[in-house]
Amino acid sequence: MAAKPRVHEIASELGVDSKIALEKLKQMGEYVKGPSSSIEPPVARRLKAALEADGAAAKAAAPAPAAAAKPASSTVKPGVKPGPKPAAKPVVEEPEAPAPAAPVAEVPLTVAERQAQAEEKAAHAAAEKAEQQAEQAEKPAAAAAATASDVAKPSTGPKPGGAVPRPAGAPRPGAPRPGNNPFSSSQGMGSRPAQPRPGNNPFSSSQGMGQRPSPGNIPRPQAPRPGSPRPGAPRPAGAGGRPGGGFQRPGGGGGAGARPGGAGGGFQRPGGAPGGGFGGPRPAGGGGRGRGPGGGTAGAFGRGGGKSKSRKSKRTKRAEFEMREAPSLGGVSVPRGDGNTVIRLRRGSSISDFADKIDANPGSLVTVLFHLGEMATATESLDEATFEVLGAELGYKIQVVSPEDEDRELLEGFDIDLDQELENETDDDLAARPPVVTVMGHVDHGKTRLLDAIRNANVVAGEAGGITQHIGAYQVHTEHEGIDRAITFIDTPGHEAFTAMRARGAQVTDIAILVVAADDGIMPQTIEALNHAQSANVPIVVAVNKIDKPDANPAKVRQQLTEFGLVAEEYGGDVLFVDVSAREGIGIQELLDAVLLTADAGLDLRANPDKDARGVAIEAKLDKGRGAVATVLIQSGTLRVGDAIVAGTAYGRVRAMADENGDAVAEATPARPVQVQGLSSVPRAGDTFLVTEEDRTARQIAEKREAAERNALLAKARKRISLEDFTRALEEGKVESLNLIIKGDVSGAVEALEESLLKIEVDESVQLRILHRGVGAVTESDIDLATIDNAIVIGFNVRPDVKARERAAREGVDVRFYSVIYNAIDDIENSLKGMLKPEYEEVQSGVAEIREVFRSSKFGNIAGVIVRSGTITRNAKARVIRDGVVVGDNLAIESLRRFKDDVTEVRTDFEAGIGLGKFNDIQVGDEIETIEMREKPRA
Ligand SMILES: Nc1nc2c(ncn2[C@@H]2O[C@H](COP(=O)(O)OP(=O)(O)OP(=O)(O)O)[C@@H](O)[C@H]2O)c(=O)[nH]1
Repeated sequence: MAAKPRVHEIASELGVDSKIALEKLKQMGEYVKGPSSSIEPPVARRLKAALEADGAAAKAAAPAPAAAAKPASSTVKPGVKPGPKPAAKPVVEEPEAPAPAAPVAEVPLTVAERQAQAEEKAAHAAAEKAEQQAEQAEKPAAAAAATASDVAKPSTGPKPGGAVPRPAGAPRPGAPRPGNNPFSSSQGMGSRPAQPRPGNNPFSSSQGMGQRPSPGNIPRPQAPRPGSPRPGAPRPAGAGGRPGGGFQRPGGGGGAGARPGGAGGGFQRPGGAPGGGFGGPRPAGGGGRGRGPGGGTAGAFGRGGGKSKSRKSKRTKRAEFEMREAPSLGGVSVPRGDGNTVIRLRRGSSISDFADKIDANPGSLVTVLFHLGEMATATESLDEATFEVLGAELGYKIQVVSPEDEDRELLEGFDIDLDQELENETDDDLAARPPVVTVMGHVDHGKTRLLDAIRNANVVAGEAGGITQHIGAYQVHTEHEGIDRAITFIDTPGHEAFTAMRARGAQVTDIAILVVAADDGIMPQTIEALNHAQSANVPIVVAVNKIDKPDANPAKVRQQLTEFGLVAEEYGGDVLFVDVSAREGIGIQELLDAVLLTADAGLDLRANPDKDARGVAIEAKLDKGRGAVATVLIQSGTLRVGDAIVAGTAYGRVRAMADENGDAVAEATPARPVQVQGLSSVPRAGDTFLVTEEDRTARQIAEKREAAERNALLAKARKRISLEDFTRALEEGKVESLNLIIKGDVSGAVEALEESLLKIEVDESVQLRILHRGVGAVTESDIDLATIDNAIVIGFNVRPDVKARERAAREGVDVRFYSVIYNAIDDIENSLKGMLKPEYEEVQSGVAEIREVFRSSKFGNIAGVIVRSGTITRNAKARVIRDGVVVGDNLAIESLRRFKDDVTEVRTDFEAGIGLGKFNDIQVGDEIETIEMREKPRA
């Protein structure tokens, strides 16, 4: 993040007024518009040097220890020896003056890096001094540590710093005020003695609480802190309290130290974080003005202490409150439950969601989780187990809302309460409806044949030709006890479909026909089917099939099933057994009678036909001509053409309905299966559907469901990436699987790619696993996953971010990029078949960051860039990446200039002006990546 500093930033960093800085720039011959103009780093450095020189002169009389200025000069350039004159030296060492085309010069190191290096150096310089004082410093620290928890009483700690009592001997006024130069190594602000509770203010940005936990974040209490001259001064005041964490944010300590002076606003900002010895070094040399209270600068330069102070006090209060509330874990405090506090979370919730519910800081929870051995970001979806661990630790009972509950709550949001609706129905509302039957049984016992036989039995005359269409369910009519009765059959035999539907919360079956071949007797799946039906509380009718066979033994079947609790009527039980031959069409009528008898005996098969339809999708497909068609089974209400419906995540208006004979149906009543056209997408079998008043409601419900599903999927994806999976895969041994991670620019593309890839047919020994898919740039965590599971990452129209790129290179992860789905499929297919030719591969040859865009009517937009890595060569193929997403591909670098000169290449850290021909969609912050084709060695 080596952003160009703005004038006012430099000014405030040095504690001078922006106007002065502007004036200085003018003197230096640099033209800038105003305080918020950004300037190139070399200029910034020159400006700093110049201001520092001024400042040093002015400061000479000030009480700030002279030593302060010394390390500061070194911060500019790590290579430069610290010297008393922080002047223009670094500028001389500039790699190159800025190119006119892009007046944006940059040095190789980022500001942060330079600062860090400088600070490290200064730390060394200060170390000696620190050592001398460390002893003294540690004493109060120890005392502080010992009392930390006790003193966290409201009375003791109105300020963050107050958490630790000031050691009695703290030097007070008179002495140079500690901390008025947060950058001075000699002042000791950076060297607060061991803080007992690093990060006890989770709201302080300087503490890095919101950061990912990393080893650097683990508090290392008692870390020697260089340069604490004043044992009395130290206040472990939270800020900068993370010895390790301080690395990224140099400085917090300065602010802390500033407090004694009263004006300090340094909390949020840099200033000598202890571990890294940031206490000393700062380019500011003359001593941390602006942030510290020093010499009245605080008010003068726009960063009044007052503002920061009030902010600080809020944070402080919060931190203290939390501290009182809870003991700390991993250096952070989080409000705790009493062990029974129930927290309800949706599937796929993230730490942030949890934090919201318990009013905690997500960053703190991340830290806690980290200490429990799990790494996760605040916004990442977590699985239930992870939440349970976290909840248990913090005294909460986590309830992850079940999909059904979730959907119920979702519908309630639209004022739809299906349960209530059913409850409110009276006998007057209810009308008899046909039973819905599923046929189950062991493989090859004749389920399909039986369904066919029933279908073709065409029991009631007038159904000329019988049922012709397979729509997933059909209804037959039969005369039972002199009355024409209908029975609905689910046309997908087997308990798997039955159970899959149940898993979605759809209980459509009223009666199960258990088919047992009389020649075979009960078999494993007979028992399974039986168990499934019984666990769903669905009564069973047994069809003893294949009685036409010579070796058929129907009595044996009856006897066998007795052992499983199915006792035939003739044996004194209540289960109807019917001998049938699906092939010969024997016993079909009797079977239907048995079904109706069973229904009438024990089931209340009634539904209210006079309301908006509710039901379940039984089967659905994408039809070339008709779009998404779904067979739905109406459970209550009446479905009519023109109704607005939502089925799972599909929504739309019923355009047309057809029955199993292919005939158009205008309205469908309970237990009637109809094929519906007009849905936006294909629902899944088992998805419930309902009619809504308005189209809009249907759409909104669908969208909400989709979001919920996505979240749930994310939670699962995280589970999938665990180490266990990898181990298991290893244990499986024989299976060679090709693991993939798919990232794309839009979800549609990702899904399409995933679907196509999974359809690739290869021999059974090779397995294709998609470990993770998602929308957005390829990230570090994708690479992590790929590393763990030996996966290949496929980027579809997306690129890796810088860190991911580096990590992929380091870990040797194969990241492939495609912009045409078929190419991706081809490659994967070929590699699965072991036929992937060693081909040319795309190699990234250079990356440049756009720092400025120059608009030219003649040449189009010219990108003022700094080359971040590699070399940008003229005539190379280029692509433009914005936030990790490719916005322009296959572009030519038509012009490449430095200093008005055309050049053929520009190397890392140099600037250039790049023209991409007609492609003008470039913005500051975009990356231009150049690509070379290189032959890929065969593995
Ligand atoms: N003799 C005789 N054969 C039958 C009868 N019913 C089915 N079969 C035969 O049994 C075999 C299996 O029948 P299916 O209807 O396919 O059995 P299934 O239970 O649906 O089988 P899966 O779909 O594989 O689970 C077929 O060859 C049928 O012709 C019957 O009543 N008598």
